[in-house]
Amino acid sequence: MITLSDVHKSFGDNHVLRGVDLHVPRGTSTVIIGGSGTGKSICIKTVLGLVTPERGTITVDGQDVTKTGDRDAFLARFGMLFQAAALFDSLPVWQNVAFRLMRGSLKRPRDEAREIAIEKLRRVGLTPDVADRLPAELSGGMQKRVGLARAIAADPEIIFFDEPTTGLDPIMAGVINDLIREIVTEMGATTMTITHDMTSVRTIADNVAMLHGGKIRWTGPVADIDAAHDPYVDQFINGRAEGPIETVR
Ligand SMILES: Nc1ncnc2c1ncn2[C@@H]1O[C@H](COP(=O)(O)OP(=O)(O)OP(=O)(O)O)[C@@H](O)[C@H]1O
Repeated sequence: MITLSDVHKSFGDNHVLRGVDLHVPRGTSTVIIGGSGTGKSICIKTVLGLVTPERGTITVDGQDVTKTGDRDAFLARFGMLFQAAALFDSLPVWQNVAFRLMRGSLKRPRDEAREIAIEKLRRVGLTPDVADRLPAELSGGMQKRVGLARAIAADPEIIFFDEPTTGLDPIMAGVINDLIREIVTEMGATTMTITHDMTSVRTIADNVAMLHGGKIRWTGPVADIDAAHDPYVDQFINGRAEGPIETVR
């Protein structure tokens, strides 16, 4: 469904992506791992058409993302959960969740948007009384749930999760990982997740792709990762300071 072929992207002389090939089949969950600054976020931005590669092609359902025509309709197919929940401080929780249902091509009547927001909040384990609170009144874990409710509000076909557990304690991270996996399975969505958290990888992924040196170093089913016999993958999943991946101390 999502295919990156020989994607190259540089910023000045920083050649970040050097020929990325990646295929994410419909209805599956791919997790991208790799060190800081290896270009994981850039990969996702190229799919959304927010970053244009110098070389290579990216297709969604066979359609070149740089030639989508109606950008609003194209972006309406995606949901995103950002690293910091990225909620609007001045808007009550329900309007954060319903943000995209209140404008653009997904616009619904206000009452309907609110109803959907409350249903999605319930899906992520939040009660309707949260709907009229402001994000600042919620804990970090609750804010993450609100971000998740927002990502699924418009029943997107494709969802991107950018470091969904960053900043959460291990128990709350586990809850969010389980919720993501459940929701993705029940929605049948196609997803790409960026994470450094191996618990997230093992909970969320069908397939894992490791980005290193501007290319996909290893990819395969999550069940194969421990037997990958790749020193880069091995170092990453075991969190070792020693190994082929250079670390800045
Ligand atoms: N708009 C930009 N202008 C210049 N350089 C950029 C820009 N966006 C990203 N980069 C550079 O591209 C590289 C990859 O960035 P990216 O955010 O994709 O990394 P990442 O793998 O997601 O890292 P992290 O795990 O730390 O979030 C970095 O070196 C970054 O500095």
